[in-house]
Amino acid sequence: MLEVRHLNKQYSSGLLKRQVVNPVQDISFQIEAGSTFGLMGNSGCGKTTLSRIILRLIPADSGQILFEGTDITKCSGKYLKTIRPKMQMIFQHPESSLNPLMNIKNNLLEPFKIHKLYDKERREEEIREKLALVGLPEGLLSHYPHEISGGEAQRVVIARALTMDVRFFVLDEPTSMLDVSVQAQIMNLFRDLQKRLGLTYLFISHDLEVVRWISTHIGFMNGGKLVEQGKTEEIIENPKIEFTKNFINSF
Ligand SMILES: Nc1ncnc2c1ncn2[C@@H]1O[C@H](COP(=O)(O)OP(=O)(O)OP(=O)(O)O)[C@@H](O)[C@H]1O
Repeated sequence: MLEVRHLNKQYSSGLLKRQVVNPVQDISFQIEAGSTFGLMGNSGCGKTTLSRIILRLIPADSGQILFEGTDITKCSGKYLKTIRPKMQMIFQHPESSLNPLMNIKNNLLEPFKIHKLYDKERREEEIREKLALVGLPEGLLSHYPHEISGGEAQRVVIARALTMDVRFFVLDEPTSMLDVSVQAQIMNLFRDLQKRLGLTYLFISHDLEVVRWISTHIGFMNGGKLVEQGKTEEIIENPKIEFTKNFINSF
């Protein structure tokens, strides 16, 4: 589904003194269709930068991203327009992905309007079907984003992506702002949808237990480098390098 080869990204910043930061250094890994790659690492190690590069929200300095076999680092803007809707990032704050001035129904209808897809009946049928998939009642459609809970908002964002047939999700700490009980429900939803629809996830988190539960493969980042990766249980049971050992022991 996704293969990343030797990705690099460097920033230089600072007004008084130029400082160079390398949040992504020679990173390579693969995610098979229908599986989850859990990406772990301390704050500031480059996880978000890496995921934003993968989604082509920011350009890489060098390296390749193969999405379903196509190198999307090189493809034209026109082609990218056909690739982008197949990928979706889910953030910590789902409400930031919803338009606060529109009710939930109009938020869900928006992508159909943008992509000029389907007639009124088909759009409504799609919305009903996807709401049921994520476990939301139709009564929620008339509510505005500020009238629903964080867990419900996360379900709306997922339902909207599913109406566009997204199959690859970058989940960036998607449950860290939710109550523990709601967190478990949303994690179960991610796993259930993966089983039913064959979704592929890049799951970013600081929480080893959550990553262990959902990921088939796991990678540890430190200072912009992917320092260790492999099958989740193998790495957790038998980490090879000191950084990973310490990281795992800290839980
Ligand atoms: N646009 C930018 N310009 C300059 N430096 C940046 C920029 N974006 C990120 N950085 C730097 O790159 C490094 C990695 O940031 P990034 O947000 O990718 O880390 P992270 O692992 O996702 O952290 P967290 O877990 O806290 O979200 C940080 O030092 C950050 O300050």
